[in-house]
Amino acid sequence: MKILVVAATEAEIAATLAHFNLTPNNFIETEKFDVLITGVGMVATAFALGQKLSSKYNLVLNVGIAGSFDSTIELGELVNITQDTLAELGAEDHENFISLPKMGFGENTFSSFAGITDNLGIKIVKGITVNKVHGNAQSIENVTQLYQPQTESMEGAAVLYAAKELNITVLQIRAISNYVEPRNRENWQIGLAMSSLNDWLTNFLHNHRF
Ligand SMILES: O=C(O)c1cccc(C(=O)CC[C@H]2O[C@@H](n3cnc4c(=O)[nH]cnc43)[C@H](O)[C@@H]2O)c1
Repeated sequence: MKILVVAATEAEIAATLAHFNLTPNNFIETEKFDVLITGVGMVATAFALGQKLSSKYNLVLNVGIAGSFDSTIELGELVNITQDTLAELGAEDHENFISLPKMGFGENTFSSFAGITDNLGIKIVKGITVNKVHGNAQSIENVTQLYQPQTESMEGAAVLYAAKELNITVLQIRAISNYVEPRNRENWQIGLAMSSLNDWLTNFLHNHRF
């Protein structure tokens, strides 16, 4: 089997690349796994996956950092995002929001395959994927009312969607770098999150078997 590891930025998995003596590049091939650095956001992610994702992979592993709406999740903690929603896709209706399904244009929520998510020992959460990182009290309140999300990233649902389209098993493992709150960049713990993510990822790539 072969894994495609998908990350938005090289920085998020730099420690794993160094651990395996891999020279950073946007696409790295090894015997057991390949690595795709997509760039930040859904558009860059969809384009990169459109070029590189194929049925030669048995598992797509989306990794990165993420924001948390859930104060019971600690900074640096790993989460397994098994349900992820394209939160902004839809239409404004004056003060209200009409989601894509309500408009009649199909699904906005995608899942990872439950069969392999149960035994990882990582908290299972539901997330949203956004173009614009939340940093305003009113918009955080609005999106919380709409979806009750626990996490937020800028790529997750795009990866789950691409994997579903090709019927490839997918996992999304992220480490929490910040709480979703009125913007205060000084509270972010990006180093802590990257360190916990890369500890898990190197171990997983050494020991995975399915
Ligand atoms: O400086 C900023 O405002 C900023 C906002 C989001 C991410 C970054 C990064 O440096 C990392 C890029 C990566 O991080 C994911 N991420 C992390 N926290 C959040 C969040 O609260 N909301 C959405 N995305 C988040 C995201 O997937 C990016 O790819 C800097």
